[in-house]
Amino acid sequence: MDLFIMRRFGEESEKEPVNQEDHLSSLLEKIEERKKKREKLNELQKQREEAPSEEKRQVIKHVHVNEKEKKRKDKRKHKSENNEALLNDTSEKSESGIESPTKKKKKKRKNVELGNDGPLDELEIKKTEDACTKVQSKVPQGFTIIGTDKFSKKSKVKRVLPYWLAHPNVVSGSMTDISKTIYDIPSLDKDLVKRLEENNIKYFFPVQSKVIPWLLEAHRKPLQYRPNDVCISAPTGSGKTLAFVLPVIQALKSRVMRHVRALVVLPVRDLALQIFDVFKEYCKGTDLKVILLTGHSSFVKEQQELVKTSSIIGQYNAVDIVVTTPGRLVEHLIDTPGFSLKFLQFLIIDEADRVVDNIQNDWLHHVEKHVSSDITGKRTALSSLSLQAMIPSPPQKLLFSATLTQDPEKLEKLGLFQPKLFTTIVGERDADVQESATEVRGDFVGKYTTPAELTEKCCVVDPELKPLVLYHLISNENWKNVLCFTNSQKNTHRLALLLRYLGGGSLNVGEISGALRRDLRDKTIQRFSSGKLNVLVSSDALARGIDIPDVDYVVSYDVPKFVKTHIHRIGRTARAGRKGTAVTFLEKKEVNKFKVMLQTASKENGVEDFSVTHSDLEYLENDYKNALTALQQNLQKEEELETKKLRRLRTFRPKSLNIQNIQRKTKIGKTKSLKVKGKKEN
Ligand SMILES: Nc1ncnc2c1ncn2[C@@H]1O[C@H](COP(=O)(O)OP(=O)(O)OP(=O)(O)O)[C@@H](O)[C@H]1O
Repeated sequence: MDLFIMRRFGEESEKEPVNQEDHLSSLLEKIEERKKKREKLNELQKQREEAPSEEKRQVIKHVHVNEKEKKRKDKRKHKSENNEALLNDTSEKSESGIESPTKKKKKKRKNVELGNDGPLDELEIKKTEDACTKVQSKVPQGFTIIGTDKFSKKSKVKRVLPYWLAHPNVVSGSMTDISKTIYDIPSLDKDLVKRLEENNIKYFFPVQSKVIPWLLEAHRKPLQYRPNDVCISAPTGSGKTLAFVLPVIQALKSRVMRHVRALVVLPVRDLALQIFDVFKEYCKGTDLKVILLTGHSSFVKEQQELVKTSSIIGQYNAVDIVVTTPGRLVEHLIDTPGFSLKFLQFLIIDEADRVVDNIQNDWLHHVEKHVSSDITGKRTALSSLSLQAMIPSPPQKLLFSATLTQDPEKLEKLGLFQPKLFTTIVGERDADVQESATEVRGDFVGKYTTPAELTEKCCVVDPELKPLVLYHLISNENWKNVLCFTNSQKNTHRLALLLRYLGGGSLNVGEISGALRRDLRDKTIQRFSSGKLNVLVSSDALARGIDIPDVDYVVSYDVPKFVKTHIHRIGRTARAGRKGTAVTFLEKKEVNKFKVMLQTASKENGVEDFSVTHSDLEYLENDYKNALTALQQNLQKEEELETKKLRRLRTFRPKSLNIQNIQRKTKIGKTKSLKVKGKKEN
């Protein structure tokens, strides 16, 4: 603005005319001066940048604070000056030489024109320099100043696992990866190969071709040599049963005296029966004896079969292999005289995670007490004495499951001896397995593998439409061999009835749950296996281990509560290399929870979504209404019958406690010899 001459009224007479050239040169001088100032400022900034990062930030912060503070002070000062100027003088310049606000504004505008947006005088620069050096001297060297760090995402802390858990023997999980025929394990007994041929088995599944030779080798050594305990985690239907049945039979075949040498523990009776059948099948042609202790026959009968008495040697064990459940095992260990586990060579725990999770009746403790030496191996040391005495080493523990716990604390309870872990990775071919093993060390923990042949789907359904969707899929989409899981006995019964009414008798629906008698359950499973039932509705009683061939579809009608339950449910299909589909019905509110559940097991990938629209189900509207009324009537009838039964039970009195009977007997003076003949309650 200085380029223009401002002429105000009354000013001309006081001011001398301005020389244009002088004015221009003074302006150039000013520009030069400012240039120098700017250079100095740049130098200062350079110094700041060279300072260590924390210090630098502190310095910059302080400089900024100083600048802000200074601006604020200036502002305040100007304000007061302005007020003063306004009060004292109305002219452009006050007596004290303070510039008026108008003049200041003019100057500022001039600066902008010259390219200076904020002049810094010498004093100011010096002050900033001083502030920098002050802050720098205050920052302690060698310490991290908290709060000045940039926040970066912390990497996840990995569990530190015991060596054997972190370094497993990896087995291929792909059932198409069958390279070993039954003749390719040279150490396998010829009679067992024959049995395999008879059962139409030509190839070994990956888990079998890894575990069988390993176990055979471990038991070729003398009895005093203690083999490593083994944990095997392989998908459902991958043939884990034969992986232990064959080596056990081969190891015991050549025994001289009969003793209980193998103990197989399973969580439930139905599973024990299944394993018992496999042992019986492969023991054909040997003189090995297998017994099932689960309560299928009476306790006394089991005792008689288990322990025999001879006039020469007294009591002796008449079986080689015991298949049992934890509860029944403890009963026999306590109440069957002569039942001995002193010669036990194998302790097999199938569905190990379930058995370990609820160690019923502390069965392992009872087993330990009955085994010759401490099962944990703490007491038996290998010495010349123990070798001479021919004391057999403690039994080898073999743990099998599709969802084996890899929680070191839980496994610790079992007192495993130098354990080895065999685990699977889905989709890996055997050749690649050892290479990938180096990459996955420890990373498989908590992840569950499912059969590669399994297709997983989920369907979002309104709860009231679930039965209709299921019926529609079975009847219209022609689904066959459907195994449907619910979360309770009540739901199982209701759904089975509803499906029957919906189909008007066209669908053959079976139901199975803990509420039904054992013989009825066995019959129903048989009918389903032989294809006489279209659908089998089940509670989680069948979810684990049960091997029903040719299940095409598994439907989780109610969402499973735990990921392990889900893995075992869906594992009832796609067994032994066959294809299968698993469908989970989800209500909208359950979708997220279900996905989180799958994520915890690293299983969220590969679950397809599909839906059935309302219009697809319209044709079922009337049938559904009728089915619901029929269901209600049926349930009401059942309830009435149940209450009648209960009433009858409550009013029931044993004959001998009948008052009239007692009175009659007292009259003839037989009170003392009165015998109580109570009727046995069912
Ligand atoms: N080598 C094989 N060739 C063909 N079929 C086999 C072979 N091994 C086992 N099977 C069959 O595969 C089915 C599943 O085997 P098994 O019950 O042992 O599986 P699993 O791994 O124990 O499953 P789960 O974890 O569900 O108990 C059985 O019907 C069995 O007869």
